[in-house]
Amino acid sequence: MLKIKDARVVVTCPGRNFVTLRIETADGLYGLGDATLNGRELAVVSYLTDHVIPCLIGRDAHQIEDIWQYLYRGAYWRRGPVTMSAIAAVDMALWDIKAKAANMPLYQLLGGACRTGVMVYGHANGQTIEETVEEALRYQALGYKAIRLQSGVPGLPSTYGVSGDKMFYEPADGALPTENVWSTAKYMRTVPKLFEAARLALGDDVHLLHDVHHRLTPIEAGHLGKSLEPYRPFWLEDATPAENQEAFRLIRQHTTTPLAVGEVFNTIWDCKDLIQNQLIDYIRATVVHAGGITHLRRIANLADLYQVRTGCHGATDLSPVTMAAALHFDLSIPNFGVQEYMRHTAETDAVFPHAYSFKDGYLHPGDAPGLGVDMDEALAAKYPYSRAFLPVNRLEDGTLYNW
Ligand SMILES: O=C(O)[C@@H](O)[C@@H](O)[C@H](O)[C@H](O)CO
Ligand SMILES: [Mg+2]
Repeated sequence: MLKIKDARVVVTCPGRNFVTLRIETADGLYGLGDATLNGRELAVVSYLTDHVIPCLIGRDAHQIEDIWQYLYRGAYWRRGPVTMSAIAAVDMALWDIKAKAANMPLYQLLGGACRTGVMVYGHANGQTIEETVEEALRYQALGYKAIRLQSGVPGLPSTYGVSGDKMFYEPADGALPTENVWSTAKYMRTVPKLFEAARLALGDDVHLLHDVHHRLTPIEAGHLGKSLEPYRPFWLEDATPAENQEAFRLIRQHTTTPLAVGEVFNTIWDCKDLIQNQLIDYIRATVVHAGGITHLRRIANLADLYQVRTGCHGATDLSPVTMAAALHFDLSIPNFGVQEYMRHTAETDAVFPHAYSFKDGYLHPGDAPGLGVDMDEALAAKYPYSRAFLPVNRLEDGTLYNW
């Protein structure tokens, strides 16, 4: 028995907010779990501190599955991003502890490596198509095999995925939500031109991705997917909001562009119908928002039956703790597709020193015992929480729209 002696939550803001759970065992081992829910961080802090931690003390840290079920079924109020991020943090921390106790990198406990590295995609973005292509070339020169393209849209003052900071794009940018303006017509005219220019400049070997960020109707998404087909996109992400999953049937009827969905999903129940009806090609559920490694493995196993591959969310609001957990997971499952990789800033990396590293377009979790990520608490304490929201989006006539 590895008795849980203590657990606490650390909130830090080295450029952006992160919520981290630290679980300690009676014999001095500790594990880390990420519980960051962008723009709603403190709700998860309270969920963990007020409702989860008291139930953990005294339990056997080795009983990961039992503790998962205890927190999921035991709450009675199942699912939802706050609950599942909290459960995910516990799950990650317990896997970290178990792998440290075994003195192995976590991927060994998950069945061992299925590949030599984890192919990642980086974010190329720019105000114009030319600028975005230039950025994409920079990523290609760094060795990236897969690149996401997001460009400013002529006539719109700001666009999702386009930042001044290039590599360190951070969407949660205001103490109150920023308001963006959206025009589907203007956007739809730009994206095919972007892909045409990028394919021409980057050649055939690199994978090109695009995130629609839930902004199209199903028929508009079908049209966009079809118009991108000549440029062979790796995927079109979140083409339409996924609450109505039937929408994907309509998109499928019009395009063979592969579809990716699921960064906002939090359980297998959100993924099940899309997977079983083969309406998507990549599932984007992630360790932190979908109940941890224990639950994500279940989702990946189901997806594997239907030749759906994984493409875990990996924006900067997913802390290095999640990134490490994702990499162990990615390395160990048969149906891995791609891993999103937005680089954290040097400040964030200093708070969370980690064993994972990037080489030639691939990340590897490293071979340190556990997740291979730590937290410098003294440094973390120097960056107090600072409220930040994701933007909202309005149509040109002021109607509130999807962000
Ligand atoms: O695909 C992605 O990375 C995005 O959709 C994210 O940047 C997303 O907007 C943020 O993670 C929200 O917190
Ligand atoms: Mg996305």
